[in-house]
Amino acid sequence: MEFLEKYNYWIENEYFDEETKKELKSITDEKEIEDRFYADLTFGTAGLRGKIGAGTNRMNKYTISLATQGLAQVIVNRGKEAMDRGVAIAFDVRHFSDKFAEIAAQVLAANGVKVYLFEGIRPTPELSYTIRRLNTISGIVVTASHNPRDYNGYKVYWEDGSQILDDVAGEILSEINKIQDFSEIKLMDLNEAIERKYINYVGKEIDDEYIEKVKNLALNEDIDKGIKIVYTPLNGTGNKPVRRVLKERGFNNIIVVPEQENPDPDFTTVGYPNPEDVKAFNYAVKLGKEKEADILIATDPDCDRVACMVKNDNEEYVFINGNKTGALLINYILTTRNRDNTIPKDGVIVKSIVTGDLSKAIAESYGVETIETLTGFKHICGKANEFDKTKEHTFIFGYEESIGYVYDTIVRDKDAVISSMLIAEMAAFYKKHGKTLLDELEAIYKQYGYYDEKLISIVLEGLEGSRRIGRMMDSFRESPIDKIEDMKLIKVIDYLNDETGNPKSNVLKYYFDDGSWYAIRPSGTEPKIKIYIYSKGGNKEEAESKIQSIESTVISRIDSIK
Ligand SMILES: O=P(O)(O)OC[C@H]1O[C@H](O)[C@H](O)[C@@H](O)[C@@H]1O
Repeated sequence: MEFLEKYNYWIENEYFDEETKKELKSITDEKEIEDRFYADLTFGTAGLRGKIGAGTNRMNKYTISLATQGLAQVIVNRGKEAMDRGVAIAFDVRHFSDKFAEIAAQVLAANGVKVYLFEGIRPTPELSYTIRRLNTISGIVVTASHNPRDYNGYKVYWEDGSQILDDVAGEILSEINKIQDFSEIKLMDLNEAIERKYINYVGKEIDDEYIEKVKNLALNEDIDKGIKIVYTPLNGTGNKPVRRVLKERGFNNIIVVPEQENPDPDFTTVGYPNPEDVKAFNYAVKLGKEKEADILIATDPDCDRVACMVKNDNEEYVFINGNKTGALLINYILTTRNRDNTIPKDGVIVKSIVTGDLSKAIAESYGVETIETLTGFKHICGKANEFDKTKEHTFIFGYEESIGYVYDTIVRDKDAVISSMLIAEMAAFYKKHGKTLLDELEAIYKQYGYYDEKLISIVLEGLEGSRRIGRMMDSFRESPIDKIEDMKLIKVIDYLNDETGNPKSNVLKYYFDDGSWYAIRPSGTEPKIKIYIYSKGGNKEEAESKIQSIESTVISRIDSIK
């Protein structure tokens, strides 16, 4: 159907409620109608994600029900055992997250699939833990992670605790495509589903176990537990679990940003609740200065991402990006485990193809191999799941430049509860030994060389935006830039037809003869094109200047594509 046909279908069909029709009828701009109906939400890097509102390309109770009916059918196709194992469901603080979670539960119940629904907001990683703990066949988190307030999303997990890969996503999609009309979607009354024990609420017991397991991952007691930490959950789900873990680990100087402590679906004091963006730290920086904190830690609304800022010698807070934090954590974990003689012989680090190489150099020096996957924690932890079966490697640590990290395998997604604990512990360890994380980073550079990086994201919204992103990718694909200053292009990988064993993906990667490289890909979670630039130099200035040269050349090409 064309977008206008779909629009009229929603307005005329009695299945849709009056409120939805009213919202749609009030739209006067045809572009807006096109944007809401030109596509159906699809499974991207991390499930379905879109703006909240009426339309097929929006997050609403209808698109949630449709996706869940598809998921339910895939489970029903697997038989009674899978239906009884059921689905665990969690949700975050966003507008409608609790409602959408309930509707998903009702659809599953109506299809005869058991549900374990969290009684209140929980971090995404706890859901991953819960799937393995309760041995459910699948899991759902209603969250748009770090996106702006007008978004929501739907992450789907499978029995191994990771987000679904293309195979299961494809099965769900094909079941969705068989649904001719929204009226085919089943829905059980909530009370009936609870009475008939299709919907079961879970909470405290799982929390307690999860927190215990997280604490067991601690590496060191040789730390300064009085380190002063300002923590902000950015009004999301991190508040309780992160504070609890830090408290139970004995940290006694944790100050929480009061304005960002409690759930706020509008993220009023943050704007864009993504700790990857230094602006998310504005309140934390202010409080940190007041309290003279050593380190600031921020987690995103569903508490799978975490970033930190560290006080330098001039009493200013310096943001540590995902690549640097990943390298610091790997360095800390491997040094400690080397000291304790506990690095597994077959241990590996897993990172994405657009994550930097410093961690790889560190891992190598401890005899630990680094494996690369496509962007997305479903691929990173997909490796842990694979190793469960093949026994080929032991998964030590996985991370991406987009501030997601996981240590060990109790959780099969990025986990900001585990990572906040480890970041705090690592900072407390170096503090005890008279150093800051910035000092340690400098020591790492001295040992392994100066690595620098820059991520540029350009927001291009709507149908026109996605077409322009397509033209940008076409341009680079057709005519690569073969020289930037003294750096000569020596290798190109087009992941749409590469032979590295990864699934096909719209990513282009360009390597220069000095070890620098850059990559371009459309984001799978936001309307953006992302450009990742990496360099290595003999010193900091050289590494930085190479980044600048690549940036200005690549961006001027990008800007020329209208
Ligand atoms: O670059 P994108 O496709 O937007 O993805 C950016 C990030 O989004 C989510 O947080 C995923 O869980 C990550 O694995 C991914 O790195």
